[in-house]
Amino acid sequence: MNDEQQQLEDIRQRIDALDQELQTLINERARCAQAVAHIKERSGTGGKVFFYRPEREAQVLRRILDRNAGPLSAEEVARLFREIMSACLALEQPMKIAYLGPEGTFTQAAALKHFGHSVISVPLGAIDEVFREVESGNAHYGVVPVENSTEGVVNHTLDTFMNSPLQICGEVEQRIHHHLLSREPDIDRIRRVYSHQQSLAQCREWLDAHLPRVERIDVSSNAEAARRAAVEEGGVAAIAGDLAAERYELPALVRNIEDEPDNTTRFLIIGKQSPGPSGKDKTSLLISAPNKPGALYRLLDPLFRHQISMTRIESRPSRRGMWDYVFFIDILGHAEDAQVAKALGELDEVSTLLKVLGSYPMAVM
Ligand SMILES: C=C(O[C@@H]1C=C(C(=O)O)C=C[C@H]1O)C(=O)O
Repeated sequence: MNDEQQQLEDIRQRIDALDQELQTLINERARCAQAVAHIKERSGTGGKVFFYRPEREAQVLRRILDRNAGPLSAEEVARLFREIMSACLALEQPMKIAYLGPEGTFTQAAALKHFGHSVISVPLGAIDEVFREVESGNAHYGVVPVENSTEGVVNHTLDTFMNSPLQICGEVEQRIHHHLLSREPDIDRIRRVYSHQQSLAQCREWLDAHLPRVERIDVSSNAEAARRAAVEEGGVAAIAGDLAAERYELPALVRNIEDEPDNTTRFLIIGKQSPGPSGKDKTSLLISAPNKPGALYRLLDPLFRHQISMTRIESRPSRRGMWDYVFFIDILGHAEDAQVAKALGELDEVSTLLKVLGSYPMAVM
């Protein structure tokens, strides 16, 4: 054995020893999670036991990101720990997560990013079906899209909250990279492009520049677009992401064709749980005001006076009469934080309806 071979041999022995140590430590961690589960079971007398604790998981991940010294990137290390936590939680309770399907959608990617891979993920055909599946208790949590940085709000998700008892217990931000997927290797022979209308909109400029005369057909999801591009004959392409490309074994002709390089979609985790404060939280509100001058001003005033930052405001028709609106407002902070609690108390007085849709940890990764 020469010097180099000897060195290689030594390093590999070191790696083997470290792997053994890691394995022991990970199992020790899993035993701790099991012990936590037993305590949760014992203390959850009669009421519902929540094994999944979003605020605790967010704190664990934030600490990992903060203390990471490399050479692995903080995101990469957090992703690995995400999976370790997912496996530990599965020992406590196997979780069923409903998401807006079919398989291969960005919502599925968001669900896996948030909960890790040790969950049973159930694709459903529509946003309100995801809500119903969680309401009925068939799934523990649901994942639905709520807004995209290029194309704006997903109205259907907001509207469904108006009549749902579910709470928002988390958010996930997912960078959305779209690819032109096709079995046809020659881009000049593409005649038809399938995608979801949101994705077609997010790639409009690219399509105008590179495939101006190609028919654009909007379908129910980009996973469905990929499925069609996989089975149909003759110059068919889809715009979809990596998960759909993998699921339907479609090669990417051109990668990352989204017009905005930061194209990001925000998804919500819905459930029956109200997480405690994690230290970095958001609160989502549904508010309506009397239809008279200065109504919106009065709603915003308590936020201003208690120095609460608003990160988003959307208005939607209330469906209770013409030109009657409700507002969806996101603020920074948790409903249990003193300042937020004061502002919410005052908001309650000036609004005709105030529903706290949830306080939850801000997206970590
Ligand atoms: C172990 C716990 O239960 C779950 C598993 C966690 C983990 O693996 O770190 C964290 C929070 C919970 O979702 C806990 O509540 O501390």
